[in-house]
Formats: sequence, C-alpha cells, structure tokens
Amino acid sequence: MPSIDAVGAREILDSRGNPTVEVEVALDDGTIARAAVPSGASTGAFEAVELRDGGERYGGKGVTKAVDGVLDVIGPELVGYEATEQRLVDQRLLDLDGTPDKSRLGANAILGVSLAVARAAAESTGLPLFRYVGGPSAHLLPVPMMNILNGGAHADSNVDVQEFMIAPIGAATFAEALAMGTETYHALKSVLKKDGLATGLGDEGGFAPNLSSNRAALDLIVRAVDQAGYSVGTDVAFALDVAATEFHSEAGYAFEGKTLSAGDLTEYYTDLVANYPIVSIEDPLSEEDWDGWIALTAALGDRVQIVGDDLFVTNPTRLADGVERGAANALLVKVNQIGTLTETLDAVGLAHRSGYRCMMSHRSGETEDTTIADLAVATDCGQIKTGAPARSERVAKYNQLLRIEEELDDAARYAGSAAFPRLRAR
Ligand SMILES: O=C(O)[C@@H](CO)OP(=O)(O)O
Ligand SMILES: [Mg+2]
Repeated sequence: MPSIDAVGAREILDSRGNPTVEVEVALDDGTIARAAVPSGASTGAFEAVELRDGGERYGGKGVTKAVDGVLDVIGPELVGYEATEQRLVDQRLLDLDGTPDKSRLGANAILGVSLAVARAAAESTGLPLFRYVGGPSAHLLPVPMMNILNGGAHADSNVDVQEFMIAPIGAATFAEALAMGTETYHALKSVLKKDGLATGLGDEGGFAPNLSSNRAALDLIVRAVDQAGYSVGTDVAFALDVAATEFHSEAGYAFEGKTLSAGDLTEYYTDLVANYPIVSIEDPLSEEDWDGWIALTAALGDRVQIVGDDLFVTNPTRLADGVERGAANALLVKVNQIGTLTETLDAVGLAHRSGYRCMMSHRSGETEDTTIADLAVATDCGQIKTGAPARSERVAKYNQLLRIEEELDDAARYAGSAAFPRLRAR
C-alpha cells in the first residue's frame, strides 16, 4: 500500500475573496492529490475553530499560521503513514492538535490534510473518490437543494430567512433535476425583473432582492416554478435554511420587525408548511434553544424534515445529545465544522442509525474543490445543498455529480421524493 511521502500547503482565495487553506499530499507511488477548505459566514458557536492570523494582512483573515502548521507540524509526522489508513491518519491529526475544538493547529489545516489524504488514497487505488469512500453501496444521487434566493447573513437585503431552496424531487435523474432547478432559477430572474426587483446575487449565487416579507420570497418562487413549466410541490418542492441563530438574542427572535418567541416562530412555520410545499426547514431556532427545538420537532417533525446545522455542527457528541432529547430529525453535514473525514463519516453513521436523515452541505465561502459531491454519494445522504446553479464554486459540485451519475450508469439511482419520506405521508 502506498504511503505518504510529503505534505504541502498554501494559502489560496475562496469565493468571497478571503484566504483559505489548500493542501497537497504526495504518496511514494507518485500520486499527488489536493484538497481545499471552505469557510462559513453564519458559523455556529460550537464549530471546530478556523485558525486565522489576525493582524493587518487580509483584514486579519490570513491563514499563514494554519499553512505553517501543515508544513512544519503535521506534514513531518504523517510521512510513512499508509494513505488508506484514513482513521489512523485522522486520529494522529487529533492527537497532534490535542484540543477539543482543534484550535491549536486549526480545523482548516486539519481538514485540508484529512481530505487530501483521502483523495490521494482514492487516486492511488484507481477508484473515484465516491467509490473509495462509499464502497459498493455508493449509487444514490442526491436531490440538489438549490438556494435560489438569499437573505440573512448571505445578502445585503431585508429578508430574514438565509436560504430559500428548491428541491426538484419530481425528476427521474440527477441531470434532469439539475435542469429543472436551473430553469426555475432563470425563470426567477425574469419574475424579479418583471416586478422591478433587484437581480443582484448573494454569497451562494441566489438572488438577493429586498422584499416585504419572507412569504413574498416563497410567492416569487411559486411563480418561477410555474413559469418554468413545472408543478409546485410534485416536481419542485421547497426548503428553507432560516439560520435563526443569526437573529436571536436574549430578547428573543428579531423576525420581520417583531420580537418573537420560539413558540411564535413554531406557529409561523406550521402555517408556512400548511401553505407551501416545504419539505425541509434548517435551523428554525437558535443553536442554544434546545427546549424550543424539542417542542418544534414534536409539533412539526412528522410533516417536515427539521435539520440541525448550528445546533449539531456535524459533531457526533452534539448529535447524540439531540437524538436523545428529540431535537430535529436530520443532520446538516459540513466537513469543516468538525474538521476530519472520519469524524464526518461517524456523524453521518450515527444520524442514519438514529433514523435521522442527512444533507451534505457546502459553506457560503467555497472553492473549486468538489469533495462534498463525492461524499454525498458515498454516504448515501440523498440530499446536497451547494447553492444556486450559478457561480463556478457552486456549479463545480453539481457538475461533479453529473459526472458521477454518468460513471455509475445503470447503477445510478436519483433519490427524488424518497429523500423526504414524510412528504408522502402528508
Ligand atoms: O448556514 C449554512 O447552512 C451555510 C451554508 O449554506 O452558510 P455558512 O457557510 O455561512 O454557515
Ligand atoms: Mg445553515
């Protein structure tokens, strides 16, 4: 088995023009593979720590410390490790860091190495990444949860909800789903233009108009689906990422000009779910509001997927706590929230064993790295959110899924509406 010969790293830019870490791993059989690390804006307080330099360079956002950690501390320690021993490599990374939140070396440094090792191992064994990680069971193409209208921390608009996503559940294949979503995205642009609304884009490529309410966003999307020639609910369903931590304070939830309680918001969502074909709501409440989450899950969890992002931060320990307490019924999976591939796989495994569904996810700051597309198939998630079908850092993931579907050929199956079992029960 090939072993690790050298580990390199450099500072590159992400899609917001902020520095991020890129790692290259060389094996003794000549294989060289590379991975780049994403970065969030609406980050959860319990995420693993992203190491930034401080100081004046890049407004304090440089990652030279993280890069130096890879070159000076991590690299020399990994030389000689078998590249396919991912779990041992990741454990060594955790031991070298030695902190519970990866704050010494930085989750950005650690993740870059972890993913680059996986990519090198896959390449050296001659397998595509999704097959190397997922084995023979990897065959399910995820529903693309396409964020076509941006608000919250991802836009300079007055819309509270961070992401309005469309889920092309009625498609027969991933390629068809991507086309349906993309046609709807283009139709939304023309609907916005018709109404004299702005067509500027948010961080994830969705449109970011000022609107009178969050419902107004859903109504625009209904018109867009219609104009694209698809049926609302059967062909194209909706999903939200409310990112409620962002507008929560001790006073409550600052939503549509009012201060609401968790109970008020739960009523609001109940009403939305009754009036729009919403299959999934992410972070409907704040990351600290466990009681609110438990009550909301009890009230709505039989009708709609409730996804924990800031609540769980892809952390198996926080997820286990949530499962025990009955908070949410799905896990958002972000590799850089936890910082290694094996911990990510452990979180997904725990979610699936606990009857929770999983949605693989990008970050609002992304790169051309497409690892999450392969991981979505490898882990049998059935859902991926990676932004609008515009902006190359988002499209790169969708394009990789097209390639995977083609490669799987007759073995490929598109998750479709089966990704959301409760939808059928409504
Ligand atoms: O909240 C989210 O789910 C993400 C990705 O869409 O945003 P960020 O990367 O800014 O945390
Ligand atoms: Mg989120």
